Amino acid sequence: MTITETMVGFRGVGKTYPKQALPVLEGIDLELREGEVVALIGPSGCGKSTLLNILAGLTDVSTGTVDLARSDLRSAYVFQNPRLLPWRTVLKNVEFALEQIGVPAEDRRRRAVAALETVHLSEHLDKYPNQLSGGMQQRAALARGIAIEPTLLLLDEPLGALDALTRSYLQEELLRIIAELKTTTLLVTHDIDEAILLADRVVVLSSRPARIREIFEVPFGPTRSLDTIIGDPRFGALRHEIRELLRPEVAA
Ligand SMILES: Nc1ncnc2c1ncn2[C@@H]1O[C@H](COP(=O)(O)OP(=O)(O)OP(=O)(O)O)[C@@H](O)[C@H]1O
Repeated sequence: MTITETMVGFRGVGKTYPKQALPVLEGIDLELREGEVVALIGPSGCGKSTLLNILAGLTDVSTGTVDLARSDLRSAYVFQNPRLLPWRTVLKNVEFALEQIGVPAEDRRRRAVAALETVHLSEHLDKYPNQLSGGMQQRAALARGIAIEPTLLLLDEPLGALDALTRSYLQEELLRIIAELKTTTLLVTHDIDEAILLADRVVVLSSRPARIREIFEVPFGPTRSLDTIIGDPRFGALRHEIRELLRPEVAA
């Protein structure tokens, strides 16, 4: 990886897993600008998580390069399932993440409490994961991610396992949190509305091997809310365009 001006630049990135004939990613050219939120949307199994895994350093590229603006890039990865340690309280789960990156003991509690405040879990610091609802566990997972003060937030369907109602409230929360943090964010979602609500740009991927079909700029500013954009004709038009672009890909 080399140093560039954009936060992250995928240049002609391809990925084929060992012993697999068909690539997962092909010719991915994508730049993430500092502070922007980019949503990836595409058919199931097309390679979205693989892109995030590459950024997280969990797997390497087969072709092309990934250029990083800074060498001290720190990514936080939030998954569809909260993956909390069941034998630790919510607070201790977040403190543990801070311990892992070498934050001194005296700072861990303060930073963990602040992150849990951001996700509105201050009342539940001493609860164990199994005492929390799915939505609250997911908030805790998010707090664990943001506590490390990442320069890059990787969200892999963070609301995907939640019921529709919890999900819609957490979408609003996520919108607020992302706006507060101003962290460069790459969000994988299967939900077109969620992508438009949360992202500055929506990247539509083809079926496997994933190629970029189109990148849409979302015309709503940082003070957007679900209520304000849902009645905006541009929202309906964008949703329709993305939906129609995805239709043959999903069928494939
Ligand atoms: N470590 C691995 N080894 C081999 N194949 C893998 C590995 N990880 C993923 N794959 C395969 O690569 C393809 C893309 O997987 P990936 O998880 O990146 O897709 P995705 O778009 O995130 O999927 P979904 O939408 O279902 O979450 C899948 O067919 C998957 O089986």
